[in-house]
Amino acid sequence: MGCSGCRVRFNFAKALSKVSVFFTMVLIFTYLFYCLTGLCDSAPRASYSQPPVDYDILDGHRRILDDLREPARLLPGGAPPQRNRTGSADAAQVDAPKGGVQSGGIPVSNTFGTKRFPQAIIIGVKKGGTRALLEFLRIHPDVRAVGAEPHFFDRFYDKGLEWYRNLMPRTLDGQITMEKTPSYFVTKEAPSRVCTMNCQTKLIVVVRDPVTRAISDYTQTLSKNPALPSFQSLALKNSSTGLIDTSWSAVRIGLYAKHLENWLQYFPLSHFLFVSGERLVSDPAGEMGRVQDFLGLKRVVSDKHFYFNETKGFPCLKKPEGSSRPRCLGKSKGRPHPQIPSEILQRLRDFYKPFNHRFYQMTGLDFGWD
Ligand SMILES: Nc1ncnc2c1ncn2[C@@H]1O[C@H](COP(=O)(O)OS(=O)(=O)O)[C@@H](OP(=O)(O)O)[C@H]1O
Repeated sequence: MGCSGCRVRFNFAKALSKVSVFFTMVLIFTYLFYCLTGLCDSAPRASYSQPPVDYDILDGHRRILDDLREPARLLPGGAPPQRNRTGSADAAQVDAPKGGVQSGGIPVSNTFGTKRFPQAIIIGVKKGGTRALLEFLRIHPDVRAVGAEPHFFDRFYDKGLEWYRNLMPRTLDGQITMEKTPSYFVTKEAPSRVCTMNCQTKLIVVVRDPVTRAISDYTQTLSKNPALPSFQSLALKNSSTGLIDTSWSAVRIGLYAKHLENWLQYFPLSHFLFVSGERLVSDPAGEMGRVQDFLGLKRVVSDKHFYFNETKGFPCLKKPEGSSRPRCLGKSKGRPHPQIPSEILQRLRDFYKPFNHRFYQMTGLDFGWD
C-alpha cells in the first residue's frame, strides 16, 4: 500500500516535470518567434497606432537628465549605456547589448539586427517640421529611427562614435537607420563631424519661412518662460534704429544660406534634400514622395496615410486597421502663435529677403517665402 503510494507520487512528480518542461519549451518558442518577427527589439517601429509621444517634452526632460548625469560610464561588458529599446527617451531603461559588442568600428550585431550609424539624418531646421517628417517616415517598414534627438554632433560628440551607434535601433539588411537633431544645421562643427562618421550620409533639411520659424521658436521659449520679453524687443537691436538683432538665435537660425554654405564645404549639394515645411503641412503625401525617392525607398507612405485634422489644424496619421485612435503630433507641435505687429513682420521679411534669394539660388528651389 505504502509502496503503491510512493509510485503514485513518483508518477505524479514525473508528469509534473514533463508538463513544466513542455510549458518552458512553449515559452521559449513563443519568445523566439516573437524575436524573429523583429518585435522583441523593436517596439519603436513607431507603429502609428501608438498614442502620440511628445518628443519635444521628452527631449526637454532628457536634456535636464543629461545635464545632471555623469559623463558616460562603461558598463561592465565594455559597452556604453544604451537608451531604451525604442531608442526614445520615454523610458529610463538601460538596455545592455544582446549580441557581441566589438570595438574598432565593427557593427554591433546580434541575430535580430545590427546597430548601424544612420545613413540619413534630418539635420534641421529647428521648428521647420522635423518631428512631423520623422514620424511620417517611421511608418515606412524600411525605416528605423531614434525617437528622441541624440544631439551627438553638437552636444555629445565627446562621448564617441560607439556611444552614438549604441543609441541606434537595430536594423535588418535593407532598412535605413535615421535620426533627427535640428540643431545640427546651425552647428559649425557638425558637417566635419558627420563627414568623419560617413561622408556619404544623406542629409535632409526641412525649411520653413524664416519669419514664421522665428515666431514658432519664440513661442516655444515663451511656453517655457512666460516672463520672456516681447518678440519685437528681442528681434530688434533697438526700437529707434529698427535694425534686426542677428545675435538672437531665433533670427540667426533663419539665415539658411549662411548655414548651408558651412555644410557645402564638406558635402556636395546632391547629398541634401530640402523639404518644404509649408508643403509638409499642405501636401504631406507629396512631400513624403520626394523624401522616399531621395532615400531610395519604395513609395509606401502615401495620401492614404493622412487626413487633415480640423481641430489640430494639421495633417495627422490615419488610424491603422485594428487601432482605435488616429495619431496627431503632440501639443507642442502646432501651437498658436502670438500676434506680432505688422511693421516688425515687414522688417523681418525685408531682412531675410536677400538671404532667402541666395538660398533659392544655392538649392535651385524657390520656396516662395517672399
Ligand atoms: N502634421 C503636423 N502636426 C503638427 N505640427 C506640424 C505638422 N507638420 C508640420 N508641423 C510644424 O512643425 C513645427 C515644429 O517643428 P519641429 O518638429 O521641427 O520642431 S522642433 O525643432 O523639433 O522643436 C510646428 O510649429 P508650430 O506650429 O510653431 O508649433 C508645426 O507648424
